[in-house]
Amino acid sequence: MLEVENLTIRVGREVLVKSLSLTLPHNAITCLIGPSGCGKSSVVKWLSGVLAPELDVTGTAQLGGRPITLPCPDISYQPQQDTLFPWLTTTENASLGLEIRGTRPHVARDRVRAMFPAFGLEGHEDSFPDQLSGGMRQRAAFLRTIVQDTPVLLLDEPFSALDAVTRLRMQNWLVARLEAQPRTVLMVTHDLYEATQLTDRILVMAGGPGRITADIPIPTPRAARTEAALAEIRSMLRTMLLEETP
Ligand SMILES: Nc1ncnc2c1ncn2[C@@H]1O[C@H](COP(=O)(O)OP(=O)(O)OP(=O)(O)O)[C@@H](O)[C@H]1O
Repeated sequence: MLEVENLTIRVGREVLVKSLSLTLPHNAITCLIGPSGCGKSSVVKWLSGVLAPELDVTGTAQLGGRPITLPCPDISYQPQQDTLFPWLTTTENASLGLEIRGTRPHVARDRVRAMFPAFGLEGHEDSFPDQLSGGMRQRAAFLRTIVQDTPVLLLDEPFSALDAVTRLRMQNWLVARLEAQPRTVLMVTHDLYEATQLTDRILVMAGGPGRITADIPIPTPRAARTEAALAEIRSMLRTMLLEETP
């Protein structure tokens, strides 16, 4: 379980996120949804240890009941932009997280290459990022994150550049992977469908300053999440988000 207590992020005198606390259970996907600019990315960037140094932060994080110092090796992060290095091939980019964590390059590269077919990247092992589509780059970045097998995954709009079918495939792949290997997942999304279909719990954020305004569990089992079963919760979320968006 990952716990954040009393997180406040300021830039100068402006408060971007105020007194935000959250608890992310093990073996669950929690999503963070809210209007643009309310501070979702800032929260996950802080947790992953990459928040811009000019921002002042107070607050604590605990993993499994123990205080952690950020960046924490048990947490991996997929940023909103794919941040692939243009001079590395798709294989080298996808294996970079593993290599930084100490896996030998040839082992790391074999491991990611074996996953290329499931990620629709087969045949692009030696391509460079500018030879890939936006969706391919995002899948390579997703692979780079998920292959690290850390107990905590932070995903900032991981599927935003994917077409509807590929997005569904990647979502199903993630769910199957988590069933086999439970983890704590925090995902930022703008997509109401994704939030209700994929996640176990939705945290709604509002801005000015960023804070959590609702905590909505989705008790319906994934297999039973039909349009009809989720209609009410989607309609409620839509209303909440419209109220939060200026
Ligand atoms: N380094 C920075 N310096 C100053 N302000 C910043 C900095 N980083 C973020 N902000 C501000 O913090 C606020 C929250 O930004 P953040 O990216 O966390 O929002 P978000 O909810 O993830 O937005 P989006 O959904 O558009 O990605 C914004 O007003 C943004 O301008």
